[in-house]
Amino acid sequence: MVPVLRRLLAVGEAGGGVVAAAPAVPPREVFRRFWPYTRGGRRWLVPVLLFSLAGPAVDAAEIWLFKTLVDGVLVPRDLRPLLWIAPVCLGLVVCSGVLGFADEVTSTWVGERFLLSLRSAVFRHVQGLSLGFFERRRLGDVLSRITGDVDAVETFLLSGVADALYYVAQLGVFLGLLFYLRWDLTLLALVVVPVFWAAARHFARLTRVASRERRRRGGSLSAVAEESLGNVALVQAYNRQGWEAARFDRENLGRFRAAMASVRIRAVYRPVVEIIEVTGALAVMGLGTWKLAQGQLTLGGLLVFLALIGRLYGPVHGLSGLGTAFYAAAASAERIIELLDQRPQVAEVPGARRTGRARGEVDFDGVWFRYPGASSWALSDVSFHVAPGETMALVGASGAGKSTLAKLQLRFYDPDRGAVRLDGTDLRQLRLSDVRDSVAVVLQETLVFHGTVRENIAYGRRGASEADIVAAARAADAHAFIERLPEGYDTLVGQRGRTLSGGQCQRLAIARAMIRDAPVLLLDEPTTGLDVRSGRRIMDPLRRLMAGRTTVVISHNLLTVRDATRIVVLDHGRVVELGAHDDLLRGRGAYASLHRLSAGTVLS
Ligand SMILES: Nc1ncnc2c1ncn2[C@@H]1O[C@H](COP(=O)(O)OP(=O)(O)OP(=O)(O)O)[C@@H](O)[C@H]1O
Repeated sequence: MVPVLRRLLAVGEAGGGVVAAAPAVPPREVFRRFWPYTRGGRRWLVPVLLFSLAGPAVDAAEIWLFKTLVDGVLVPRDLRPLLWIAPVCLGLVVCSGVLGFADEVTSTWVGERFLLSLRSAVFRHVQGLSLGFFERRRLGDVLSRITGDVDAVETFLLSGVADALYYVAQLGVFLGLLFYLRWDLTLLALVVVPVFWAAARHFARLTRVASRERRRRGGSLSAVAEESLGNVALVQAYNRQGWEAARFDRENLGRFRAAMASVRIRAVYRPVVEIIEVTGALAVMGLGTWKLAQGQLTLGGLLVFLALIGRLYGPVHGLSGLGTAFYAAAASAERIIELLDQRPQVAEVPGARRTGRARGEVDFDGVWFRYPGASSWALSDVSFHVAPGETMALVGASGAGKSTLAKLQLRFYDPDRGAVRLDGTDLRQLRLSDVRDSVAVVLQETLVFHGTVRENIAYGRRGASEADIVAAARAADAHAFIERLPEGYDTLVGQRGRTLSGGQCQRLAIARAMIRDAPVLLLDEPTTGLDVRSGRRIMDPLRRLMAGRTTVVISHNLLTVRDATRIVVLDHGRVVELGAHDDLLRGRGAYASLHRLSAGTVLS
């Protein structure tokens, strides 16, 4: 028997799964952390409690009326008292209906308000985290925390507490009545309570472990789904559907096992509770019947007593069930707290300076940088200066650190040593939004959102007018192709620009950077993925975009590099050469050999 029970209550191994479990948090800490989010609905908490408390009082009155009915109408076979009992009974039913309605609507409102503010706060917090967080975490798991886990916290904080109070109120009212009716029978009924309590505690602990595992598996499942579906083209092109499906099945099975473990625990718990309940009720019934036979109790009294005992076990049952629900919700709360505890690695200093419109002078001054957790430096002692309006090209082999430089320029990361400066001020002294406002980017991987062409261009600047949008599109050489789209500027482009060609996406990105009109321009491989013709085609719009702005252009394509005022050649994170195109060619160093290599392909 014991080994069977042990098997039934086993939660399964906590290993496996692509997402780690969040650290455990004590319940008091969970309350402390989430209580502030109830602010919007707090004034309704008192009415919610009052409605909860009034419910059991009406219930008790109904039961009392039943006793009067048995002892005053049924036993003496006298119909007269029914004249007042019937309307009072109806009145109580109406009263209970109104209270039930008010209770449900207000408590749901309070709970949903709480969810509204918590979910938005979690989303805002996650959005404010540094790029480093997103490069390390699995997006699907983060999404499952924002959408799924947040709901469970509500149970922990509000509906769970409201239910607990409701049950306590019921217990108080029914126990009071029971003691008033027969204290000796009531004491007998209460003998089983400590057994109840011990069982509830034990099962709550098991539930907590099982729920943690279930939430963690849920996160893993979302992470795998997001990764597979997000890269569907790659998956299908390499015929990896079977492998991805197997990966999904593994997580799905893990979640299934965790869900079954929770259900088994609950399913064992329920009969255990019922056995305890029935034992108590039978003892009371035995003693009660004996007392009836002795004439110490009326029939109505005994029936009401048994009805009340039935009602008494309801809230005890509910309270002990809440324990397990609480612990299940706590597992989700831990996952949210872990997310909220993440601090942006890049934070604004108090009293950070405003820049106004920057002139666009960019300095890298002895910059050393290592990615969190990496063993080697991505950038070692990198220094260069770009004067306002100048174009600086960054070239170097793949992995040399070019994109890392761009990330530091946008202050996605801070250097470990040295400084990145804008107009002579360390970026760390400036307001983060000003740093980002001063830079427009056209990235290697073109970022096009699911939305209309117009929205995609206007994303570059809040409040851009229609004329601004069209002017930017013209300057980016995009107007003509946009006009030819089925609905022009209102055409929907799929997520990541799936419905546009690479060159068209890139021209949209140029239009977006154009409309931003920032003093510093970051071009990270703007011609990547384009054939020679398309590459040449975007050169003119790019030149228009670069005119009058400080430009840092990262490129393997030396065509985009030749016009640069100066060129920085990076190798393994170090600056190995710095100078103008002609000088570097004459120097016969790293740039000259890169140029020789690419001359046969790109420049042909
Ligand atoms: N998020 C990251 N975490 C850890 N290491 C990283 C991260 N991003 C880049 N690296 C490492 O930093 C080094 C520089 O990478 P970076 O992306 O800056 O190179 P790159 O010159 O832009 O290369 P490419 O031309 O291929 O885009 C590489 O060794 C790379 O493996």
